[in-house]
Amino acid sequence: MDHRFQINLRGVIDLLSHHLYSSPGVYVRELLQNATDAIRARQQLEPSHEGSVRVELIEKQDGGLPTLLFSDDGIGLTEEEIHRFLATIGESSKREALAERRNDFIGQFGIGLLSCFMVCDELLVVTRSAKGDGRTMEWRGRHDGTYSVRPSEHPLERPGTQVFLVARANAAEYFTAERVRQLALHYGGLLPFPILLTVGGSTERINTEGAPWRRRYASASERRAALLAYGREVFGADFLDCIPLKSPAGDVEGVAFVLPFSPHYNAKQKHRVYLKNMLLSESAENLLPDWAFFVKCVVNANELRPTASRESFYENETLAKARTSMGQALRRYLVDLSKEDPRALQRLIALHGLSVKALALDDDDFYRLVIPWLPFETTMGMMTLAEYRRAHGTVRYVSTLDDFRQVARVAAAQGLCVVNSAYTYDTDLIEKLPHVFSDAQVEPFSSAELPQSFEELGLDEREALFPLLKVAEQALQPFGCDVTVKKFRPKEVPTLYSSDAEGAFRRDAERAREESDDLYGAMMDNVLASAPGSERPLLTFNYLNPVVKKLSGVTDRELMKLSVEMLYVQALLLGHRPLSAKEMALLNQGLLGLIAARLDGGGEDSGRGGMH
Ligand SMILES: Nc1ncnc2c1ncn2[C@@H]1O[C@H](COP(=O)(O)OP(=O)(O)OP(=O)(O)O)[C@@H](O)[C@H]1O
Repeated sequence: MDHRFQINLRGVIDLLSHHLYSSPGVYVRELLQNATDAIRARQQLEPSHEGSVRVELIEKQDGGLPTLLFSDDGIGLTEEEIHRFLATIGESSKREALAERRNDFIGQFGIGLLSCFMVCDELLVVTRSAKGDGRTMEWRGRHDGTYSVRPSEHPLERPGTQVFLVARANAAEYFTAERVRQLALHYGGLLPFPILLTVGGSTERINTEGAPWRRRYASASERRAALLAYGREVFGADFLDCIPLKSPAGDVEGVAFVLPFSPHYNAKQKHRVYLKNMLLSESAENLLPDWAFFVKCVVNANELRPTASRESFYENETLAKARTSMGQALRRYLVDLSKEDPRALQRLIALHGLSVKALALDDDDFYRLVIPWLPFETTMGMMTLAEYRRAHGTVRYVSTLDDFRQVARVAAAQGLCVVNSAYTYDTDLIEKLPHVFSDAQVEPFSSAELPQSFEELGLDEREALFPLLKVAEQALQPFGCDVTVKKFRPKEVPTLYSSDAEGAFRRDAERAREESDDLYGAMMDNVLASAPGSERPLLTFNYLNPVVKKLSGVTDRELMKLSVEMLYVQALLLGHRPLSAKEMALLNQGLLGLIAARLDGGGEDSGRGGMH
């Protein structure tokens, strides 16, 4: 024989309160939601019916537990519907509409009413159906899973439903006037019909008239001011601007607020979302594209699906489409700003540069519009790529901070403009330039190219430098470094170490090889063997530098070698290149050697090995 499942209601309530609902306060949301659905259902029968919800707090004079009464003038329930929908967990009168893909109602799961048992032990529902025989029925449901139905001794004059909840002793905090007002406003603040709260005989309307972005305003500036004031009220921040959002997919509408501070890059903004004008969540994260971290928004969706906890939207195709549409609205805003108020766009870029850059990479049209306003660091100061191209033609760039430091000073002194594209997205943005502007040219720059722009020495000068060159070639042979002499600025820089990208890689790999154990070392040997061949690094002596000139006249070859070695190490350090073990040893010996030479000479310039 077949048996029916039994449900332990207490167990189910426990499950809901601990695992589905974030707080017992959601009972107000569920009751408002049922009232809203009932009013909508009645409007389908009587389109001119306006509807309202009344919430009354009945406080006992004798200090007994308060009662809350939720009344609506919605569709009500017949006796048969009471048994079917109110008393059957998981049964909902709204399922049919959902199955027909109509989005008339907020409820769908048939469990919302159970949330009331988080704050009371018994529910009394008095209801009169707009469709029935005019009788008023009374349903008493208890948290132990029993219920009773009977005709009410207090018939309702008009169709509608009243729900009575007597506070449970440990939930009395959810039944104070302040808390009820706050919860009703929180969840139902955007509902398009009045919510009237009665406490101690006086009644107030607690919600305003629907969503602020749907209201009519006398002018655009009044609208902007009202929306910004609303943003301040909701998020407690003075936003820079507000952007209307709309998506046909999901029937979403709302407003995005531009943050007045720069959020952490990649921080997911938490948005406030309403479903059919009832608050769904204050921390929805999946609503906007990832790059839109410079805004926080409030939206209402009529056709997105809630999760059963009603605290976020289901990630489905409609939500993905809505996200794209809202992304487009944000993009349009930025595009319009670039045309109509470039200064405001510049301020926005200064504050939210990364977001703007990410969007520019994603979208060619936006790139074209925004690139004239994006500042880049160069060896000759901050400038936009457009300014760079006007002054220097081909855009040269280095993609790491170390590379930039290595070339910055010397390149600037030669009048060479190089972009530091080490910051997030900058290299990609530069490399995108020729794809968007067909006449643009860009090329990566390495320190190896610097000496090409240096001035050559005259014949006499070269002859005078010959001994120094010979000594330097020999001294730096063990380090695989070539040597040359040229004239370059600034003259305070005695030598420049330069290498191309492969050379830098080889250098790093060799250093790692030195520091590694046998196993790893063997692996590094393989890496080095298969590394692409590179030009040898080059140490360029600067003939304009007084020390170099002096050094070329030194007669003591040992001292000359020592000085060359020291200049080599100094060039590496100035170029922010880490020293290998061999080079560290060179530095130590060199310093000691120079001190010894100085001491031997008794501190006199005319001593042994002095420079002439
Ligand atoms: N104020 C009301 N007026 C008329 N019918 C109501 C009212 N409140 C509840 N009901 C009926 O009780 C049923 C169960 O309500 P409940 O809140 O548990 O679930 P739901 O609203 O259908 O779905 P969900 O769990 O998603 O909220 C509803 O489907 C509706 O038929």
